[in-house]
Amino acid sequence: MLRSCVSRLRTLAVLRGQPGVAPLPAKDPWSPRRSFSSEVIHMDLSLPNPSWNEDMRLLFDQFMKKSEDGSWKHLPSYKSKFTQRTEDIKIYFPDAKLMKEKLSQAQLFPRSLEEGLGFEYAMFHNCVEDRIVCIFQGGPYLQGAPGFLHGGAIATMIDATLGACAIVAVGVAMTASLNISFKRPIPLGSVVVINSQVDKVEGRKLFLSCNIRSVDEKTVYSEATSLFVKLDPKTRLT
Ligand SMILES: CCCCCCCCCCCCCC(=O)SCCNC(=O)CCNC(=O)[C@H](O)C(C)(C)COP(=O)(O)OP(=O)(O)OC[C@H]1O[C@@H](n2cnc3c(N)ncnc32)[C@H](O)[C@@H]1OP(=O)(O)O
Repeated sequence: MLRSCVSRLRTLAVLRGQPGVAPLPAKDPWSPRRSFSSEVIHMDLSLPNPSWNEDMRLLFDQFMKKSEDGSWKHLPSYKSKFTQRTEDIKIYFPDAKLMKEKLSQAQLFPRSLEEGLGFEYAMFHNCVEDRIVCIFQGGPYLQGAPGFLHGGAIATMIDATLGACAIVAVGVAMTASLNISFKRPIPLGSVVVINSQVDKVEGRKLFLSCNIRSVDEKTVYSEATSLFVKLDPKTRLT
């Protein structure tokens, strides 16, 4: 509780530009330098960076430790590079040339904000139980109600985590439906844990669920259920 309050105060101090607190970087959001440097595009952004608070680092270290025996696996995450091979995705587009052009300019939405300002997260896959845990620290640009995360930002992280869970399980799949119950507001700057799992597979349909809890697991912030559909290789995305 104390830690989350300190973290919230720090966030608010950054926003108000208080002395001793580093101001937010004033960069032109459309500057090509920030978006298309190949160094950034191919850098794994789910590794610790200076914006991560103590909870985030501790959890990351714990999961990395659990990954040593192979039961958990850290999933890398890039600004625009897909974990799927381009060949696996290409078949779903009617025009391969157009798809290549589009992808060369595209960025994964949760990775589109500067370090520390938006979505800071790392995902771990439990290879034995077939579930994914995402540790998530929502930055000051994700505000909804004052001091708390925007519901759309929460939905984004839920979708991304469930999506990763679906893709790891069956390959390329898309969200068909997503139902979220927001139970408690999530303080800006705090760290939460998203636990996702595949509940049932029926043909191309995957039913998944997840919950978002505090680090001490005492608070349930949100719960969600979803349907993902594995894409049919015969159908094109139009
Ligand atoms: C190219 C992708 C890249 C992937 C890499 C991403 C990495 C990043 C990860 C980020 C992750 C972020 C992820 C994102 O943000 S994904 C972005 C948000 N999602 C979309 O834009 C998806 C839009 N929808 C579609 O494209 C199609 O409708 C899909 C592909 C979903 C299904 O169209 P398709 O033609 O393939 O299937 P079908 O119509 O034959 O239906 C098949 C079965 O499914 C049942 N059904 C369908 N819809 C619904 C529904 N709404 N409720 C209940 N049931 C539904 C249907 O009744 C049938 O059941 P049955 O009759 O057989 O029993």
